[in-house]
Amino acid sequence: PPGGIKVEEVEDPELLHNVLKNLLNSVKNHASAWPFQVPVDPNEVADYYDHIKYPMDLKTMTERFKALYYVKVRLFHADLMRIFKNCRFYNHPETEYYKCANNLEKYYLHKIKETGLLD
Ligand SMILES: COc1cccc2onc(N)c12
Repeated sequence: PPGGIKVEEVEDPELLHNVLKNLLNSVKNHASAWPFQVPVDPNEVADYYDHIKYPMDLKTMTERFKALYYVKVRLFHADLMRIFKNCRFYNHPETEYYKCANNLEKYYLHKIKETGLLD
């Protein structure tokens, strides 16, 4: 911009990979992540997939990460927010699951803001 300083947008795939690895591990290790580690089991929750059309979980995110699917922060962010949205859609606010989603989301949003990567 005229007179302003142009800040080069850094496009470093290696840097993104390492930041997302750290972020994903931090989220997976959080005390409130336990309901989200693997896909919801339809044998445990019979009607879950009648209501949730775009399921997501941290194991699936780990597989996507290893497959180098997360080439943009917004792809990673969208999958993680999907986990929270699904949980708050299916469960009532007073449930342990709903509270875990809010706790984990609060932690994640603080962490990702620290990285400055959320465009
Ligand atoms: C074990 O996780 C669950 C069990 C039952 C309902 C659920 O909604 N969202 C979840 N993560 C969930």
